[in-house]
Amino acid sequence: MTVKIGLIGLGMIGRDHLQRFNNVITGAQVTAVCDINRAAADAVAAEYHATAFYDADELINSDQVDAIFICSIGPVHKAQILSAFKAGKPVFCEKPLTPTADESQEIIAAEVAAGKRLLQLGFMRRFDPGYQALKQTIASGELGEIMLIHCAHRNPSVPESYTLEMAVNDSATHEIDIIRYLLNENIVSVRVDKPRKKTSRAYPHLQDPLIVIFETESGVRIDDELFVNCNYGYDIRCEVIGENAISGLTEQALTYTRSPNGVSRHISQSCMERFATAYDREVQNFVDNISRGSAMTGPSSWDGYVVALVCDAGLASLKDGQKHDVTIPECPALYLA
Ligand SMILES: NC(=O)C1=CN([C@@H]2O[C@H](COP(=O)(O)OP(=O)(O)OC[C@H]3O[C@@H](n4cnc5c(N)ncnc54)[C@H](O)[C@@H]3O)[C@@H](O)[C@H]2O)C=CC1
Ligand SMILES: O=C1[C@@H](O)[C@H](O)[C@@H](O)[C@H](O)[C@H]1O
Repeated sequence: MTVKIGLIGLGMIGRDHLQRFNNVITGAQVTAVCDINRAAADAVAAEYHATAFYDADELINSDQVDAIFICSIGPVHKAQILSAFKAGKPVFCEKPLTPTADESQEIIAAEVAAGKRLLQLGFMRRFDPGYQALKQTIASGELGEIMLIHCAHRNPSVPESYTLEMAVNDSATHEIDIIRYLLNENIVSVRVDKPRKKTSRAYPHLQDPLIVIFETESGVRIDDELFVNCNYGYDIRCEVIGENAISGLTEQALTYTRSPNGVSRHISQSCMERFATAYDREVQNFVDNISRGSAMTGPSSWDGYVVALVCDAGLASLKDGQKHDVTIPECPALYLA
């Protein structure tokens, strides 16, 4: 069976996933694409031999598609997800589930009422071989009690449309999710520190870099450097400090070069390059579950909701510089399986 995919949102990540469906993924074909930018929809549809839609609801309800793949912007995710649920079609949605936690609640309620998971969320780092190995190392007990985690989320640059808040609810979302994944526990507090020095490379409306401090239920303290105009590359770092040993992500390059200038290694320049394998694996996972008629697996709506709760607290801290507690409601049984 070939799963017929309707892909909504033909911007940066939407186009990256399109080439992935075309070149890497087996068992699926993008049969319809949608964007409110009609010229973009028409051009991409022609290139990929798909049908162009300009309205997400029309694509979702079209009999040309079996599953919905949402790569539009966060503020419109909720309406598109609920529409896909209503049409009875499985959904992949890029992060964030919704920009605020309140909006996510309706999605949780709809899925719980359906009695089964209908959505996989695009927290692709859970499919990254490095993070998966780090999780295994932590679970093995070799590190002993985990005390600290040092993270860095460095992007070479961001567009002018990137707001100060996005450092928290667009970029740090990935660390918030991966910390829960690595440690199997929730974050209970957040504090955002604005260092006095900021890079001249950032647009004036940004404070860059920022440091976010998280604490988990068991007291693990995590510092996350968010430096989104670091210039030199797309560099994601994570070092876990245990009482017996320390473990972290390695450099990602598979080769090095020795020259009269010394030893050098390539540094990724974008998330699409750094996490290519993770994106391939998350999308194949989505398609395979549909092909097999299995329940959705991978990051869930609940994971998206919990991340949004932490982001809400982070945004409050961004305003007042204080530590904000995060209260996470009891997880519905549906998401415990
Ligand atoms: N997992 C990851 O590492 C990444 C995830 N993302 C997420 O993917 C989403 C899209 O990000 P980008 O591609 O960077 O944004 P983008 O701005 O490049 O593209 C968004 C596209 O959605 C379209 N769009 C907006 N409203 C729409 C609507 N109502 N119906 C149909 N199309 C609509 C826009 O016209 C645009 O073409 C965001 O939620 C972002 O956070 C983005 C980059 C990496
Ligand atoms: O999700 C992503 C973007 O939306 C975000 O803007 C970047 O900071 C992240 O590194 C990227 O993975």
